[in-house]
Amino acid sequence: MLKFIDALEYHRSGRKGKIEVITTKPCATSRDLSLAYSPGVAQPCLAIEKEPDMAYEYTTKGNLVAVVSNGTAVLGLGDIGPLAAKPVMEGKGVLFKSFADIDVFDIELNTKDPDELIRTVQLLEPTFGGINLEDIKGPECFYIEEALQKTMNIPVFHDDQHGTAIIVAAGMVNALEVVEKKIDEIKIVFNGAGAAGIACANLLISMGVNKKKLILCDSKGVIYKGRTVGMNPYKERLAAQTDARTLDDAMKGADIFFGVSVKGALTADMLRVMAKDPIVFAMANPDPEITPNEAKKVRDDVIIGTGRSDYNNQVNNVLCFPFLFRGALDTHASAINDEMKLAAVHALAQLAKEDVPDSVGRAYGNSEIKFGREYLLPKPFDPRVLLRMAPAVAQAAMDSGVARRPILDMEKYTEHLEALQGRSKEIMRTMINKAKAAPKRVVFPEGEEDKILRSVQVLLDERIAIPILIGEEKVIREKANALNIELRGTEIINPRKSEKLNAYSEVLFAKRQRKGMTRYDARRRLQEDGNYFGAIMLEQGDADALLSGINAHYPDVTLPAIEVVGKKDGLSKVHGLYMMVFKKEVVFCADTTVTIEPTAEELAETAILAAEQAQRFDITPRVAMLSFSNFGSAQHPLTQKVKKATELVKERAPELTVDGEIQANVALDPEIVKSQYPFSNLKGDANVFIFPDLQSGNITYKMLAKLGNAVAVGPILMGMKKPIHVLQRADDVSDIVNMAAVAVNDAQMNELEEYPLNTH
Ligand SMILES: NC(=O)C1=CN([C@@H]2O[C@H](COP(=O)(O)OP(=O)(O)OC[C@H]3O[C@@H](n4cnc5c(N)ncnc54)[C@H](OP(=O)(O)O)[C@@H]3O)[C@@H](O)[C@H]2O)C=CC1
Ligand SMILES: CC(=O)C(=O)O
Ligand SMILES: [Mg+2]
Repeated sequence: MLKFIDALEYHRSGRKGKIEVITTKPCATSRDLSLAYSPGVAQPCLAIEKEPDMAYEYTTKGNLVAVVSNGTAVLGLGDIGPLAAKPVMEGKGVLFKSFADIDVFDIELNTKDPDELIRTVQLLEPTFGGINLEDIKGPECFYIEEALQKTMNIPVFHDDQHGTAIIVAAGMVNALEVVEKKIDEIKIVFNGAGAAGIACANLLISMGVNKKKLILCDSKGVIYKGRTVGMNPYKERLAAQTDARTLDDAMKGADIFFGVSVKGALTADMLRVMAKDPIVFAMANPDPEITPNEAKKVRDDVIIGTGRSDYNNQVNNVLCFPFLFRGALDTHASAINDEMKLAAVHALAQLAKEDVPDSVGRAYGNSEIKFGREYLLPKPFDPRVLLRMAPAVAQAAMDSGVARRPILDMEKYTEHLEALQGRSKEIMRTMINKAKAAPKRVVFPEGEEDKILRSVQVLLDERIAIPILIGEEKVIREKANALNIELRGTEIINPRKSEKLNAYSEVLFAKRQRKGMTRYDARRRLQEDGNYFGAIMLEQGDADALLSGINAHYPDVTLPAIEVVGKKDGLSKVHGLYMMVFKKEVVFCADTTVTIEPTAEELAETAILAAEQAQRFDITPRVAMLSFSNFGSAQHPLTQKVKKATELVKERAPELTVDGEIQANVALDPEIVKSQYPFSNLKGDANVFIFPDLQSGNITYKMLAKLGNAVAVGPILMGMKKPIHVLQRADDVSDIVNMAAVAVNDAQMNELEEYPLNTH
């Protein structure tokens, strides 16, 4: 459980607060200075004066949102004032940035006068691409938002109203599906009729909830027709024709309770009188109207969500505003309208029903996450939320006529969003797009494994590869059914029943008869070991690539591969490579998995193959032959071996940028190279690192992954006659999909080598 002291320490430690401003252009030289500021800055100023839309080109406006609050309804803490609200507003900035790469200035305004607030926000229009109103209490918030929307030419969105409503609607749609109830038949009770309550009720009615079956309560009890105390026009419009006067009365037979009020407002007795399979979204922050533990003690059929991230079913507007604004900003939308809100609702509701990436499960303590009572909405850390909601919102903005800059290619836009999430997504997208251009047959000897089946679903959906599964057909089909995976026309091969078993046995026997294998052995090996069967399929041209190892040791895969398929002609060995993807850059490390003590010849071979591999990822290789010496500074047989290897690479691949022997820090430091080794053709910008032996290679890539937070893609086996890659036991679905894309690319290259383009 979170400790209060931790929260204070988190905010106080290091640079105070949670936000800083960083510059996006260099300011290191006097030239930079004259570009960033006077005289250069005058040029964009004049361009914008002439054409105001140019502000989106030359300034941060298009990616900058104001989070504006006067502190009158801060979470469920109430009217704590604008200064005390600042941590929440900075927090919203953190979420905008982390989830959607949107920059935020938090603006806390010291006024309770709605007109003063309106005027102030209006004056901010030149600075921002959008306005996110936050924690401004009802009913003033309605008047403020309406006035701003009418008068401003950028989107104005009150998060507590519409962000909350979007999440509530998506969660409710899915919860109703789970309990098999109909939207127009359910009885709903809201506790809280302020910003969140009123907006949620209005959205749900627009989606089909029967207004007559909806009761709102506030601090004075039920909002009924004819009530005069504590009313306002927004409550009046939703006042119920009912005899119920208290929340207790209202709760009788209710199917759903939505809490947007205060801590502890829902009691055990109230929950007891709800209908079967009651749905409770207790959203008051930081403490809900009732906790999941309290609720489940009373009703074991309850479906419960809260605003907090430390329980299942977080129903919180964090799942909306960053992603919704992304779509609005990217289309330069003049407003956020109902069509965009509904698009967000449907995108979220749909996503919750899809298979959840393993990385999301890991971010939530390795829990298995599956659509149902405990998982009604996607998790905010799910990278797919951005990829689904922003394009859906952007499309709705375009369709409804508020987009001022249409997105012409939605697929490219989604790729751009992926790139925002980090270099690994971007680089793997390159590989995946190449694979999709000409998908190849990838055989999976471990066809009965859940992770393989889940990966197959992605490969089929994205048309990256044509999978072939080896295993018992019945088992595979049952597992696929249980996982809700459509195998479509995927070929399933049970080696024991394969009509090719005899022919394949003969091939294997012919290959291994002088290595102690009998005809009987060959047949049995193929029947029992999918890795042999898959390797023969590859060798015989019945598959184009093989991926295996999720439930095997490394040699279980590599041995059949080497015995049956073998290495490429002219090579001394096969070699292992990892691509290490950092937030901003990518490097390749080899040999990380195969040869323990390579010779100079073998090192040279590794370097040339690794450089080729980098090129396949559209990266120009700059190869560093690593050692503990720089260009002869330490004379030792080990450094001399690397020197010799470097000479061999230069001889065999003269076009390649390569140098050594060199120390790792020098290979990465332009200043040292410039001042001390100006003769080197590496300029401190190496991106392919060839390690002198397996110990150093293997240790380094693992440390980079752990300490440097790099995503490791691999091991990519280089030098096989046909593409075979070894999966790791810890690989998740995205790793397997990535490796399949790599394998398809290899297969495409092999095809080109076999059938070179006729250049005559
Ligand atoms: N999980 C999420 O994503 C979100 C959660 N919330 C939560 O919802 C709550 C309300 O926020 P917001 O709508 O912005 O605030 P407002 O100040 O606009 O509205 C508060 C509402 O709660 C009512 N209320 C206060 N005390 C009680 C009580 N004891 N019993 C019943 N009703 C009561 C008020 O009644 P009256 O009208 O009589 O004053 C008012 O209608 C907060 O706890 C906030 O944290 C809000 C937005 C998003
Ligand atoms: C989540 C949120 O915005 C609130 O509780 O006010
Ligand atoms: Mg809020």
